[in-house]
Amino acid sequence: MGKIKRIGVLTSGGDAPGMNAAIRAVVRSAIFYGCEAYGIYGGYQGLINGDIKRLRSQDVSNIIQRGGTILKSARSTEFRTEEGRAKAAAKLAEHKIDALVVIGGDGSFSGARLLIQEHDIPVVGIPGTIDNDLYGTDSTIGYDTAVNTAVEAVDKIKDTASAHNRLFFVEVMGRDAGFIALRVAIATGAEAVLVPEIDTDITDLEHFLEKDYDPKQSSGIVIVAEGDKAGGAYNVAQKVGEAHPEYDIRVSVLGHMQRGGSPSAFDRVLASQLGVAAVDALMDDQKSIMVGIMNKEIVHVPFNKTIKNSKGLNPELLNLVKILSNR
Ligand SMILES: Nc1ncnc2c1ncn2[C@@H]1O[C@H](COP(=O)(O)OP(=O)(O)OP(=O)(O)O)[C@@H](O)[C@H]1O
Ligand SMILES: O=P(O)(O)OC[C@H]1O[C@](O)(CO)[C@@H](O)[C@@H]1O
Ligand SMILES: [Mg+2]
Repeated sequence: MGKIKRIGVLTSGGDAPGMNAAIRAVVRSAIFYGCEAYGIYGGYQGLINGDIKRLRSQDVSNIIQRGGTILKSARSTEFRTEEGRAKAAAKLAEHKIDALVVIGGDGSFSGARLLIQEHDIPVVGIPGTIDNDLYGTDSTIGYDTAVNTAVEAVDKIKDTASAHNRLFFVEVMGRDAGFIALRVAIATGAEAVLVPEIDTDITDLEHFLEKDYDPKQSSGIVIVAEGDKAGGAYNVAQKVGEAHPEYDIRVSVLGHMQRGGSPSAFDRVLASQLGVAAVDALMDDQKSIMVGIMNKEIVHVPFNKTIKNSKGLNPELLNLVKILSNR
């Protein structure tokens, strides 16, 4: 302990509500341990460009409740190259930053791992993505807020669906993962959920809807993850509509509203815990790990593990949608 004096922090990939709470926790715990904290603006691209500024305690005041990220986020093509990462390492050396906290998703951690391998810089990752698609943590920062945002929107859609006996296909985010879709489907009492992890059989879905949705006297909601193999809500709606012209179908794509907004209390607390845990881990000479939460306990997961493994959807929750939509 004591080797690390200057800690850099950046946010990378898609932003997620609660990232600001995590930045605050990293900065304040770094200062608590007698270190200096540096904000890197614009993810890995900002690091390559040297967009770096010292952050003091007051710089992270009044941000715990704000969505987005004060450090901005980016997807950097240059950082994917060895030359790009060498430039990034040189900037860290120039600012005498001896450790990094990366708040982001699986891609951001893949980049971090290469930076560690090639330049021997300690990096600890904090899982920040609304998709919740990271192995080794029960929840990622932003997931709970995104689910709550989508649930609020679907509740509103249900009011109008019910008024007109309509069948709605609501698309939620999740390019490769169905965690948001599944939780939203359960929380809104949807008739069905379509997720990228499971191949969608449209005929099966139609049979299910025939049983569940009577256009003369009921309404229905199908939650579709954007990455569903059947092609998203518009495509699924079109196929079902062709087979059932008597259905009154509408589509609603919730989109990026799910990434914004004030973080839920759950995400603020999680981000605060993980921010402190990340700095604790660096003080403890850890490098190349993600901090996560499993069964309410803080865990350290090697980047190797979280990158190579994928987190599966809970089959019991999938089954729940089927059992509970049964009329
Ligand atoms: N294999 C890789 N090698 C080097 N850098 C990478 C690699 N994968 C991703 N990165 C870097 O990390 C950045 C963020 O990755 P990505 O766009 O996959 O988002 P993410 O961190 O997975 O978050 P989310 O999926 O929530 O948007 C990329 O723009 C790139 O700079
Ligand atoms: O519009 P962008 O920034 O490319 O990100 C879209 C993607 O980001 C995610 O929300 C993850 O942050 C995915 O579910 C979605 O497909
Ligand atoms: Mg990702």
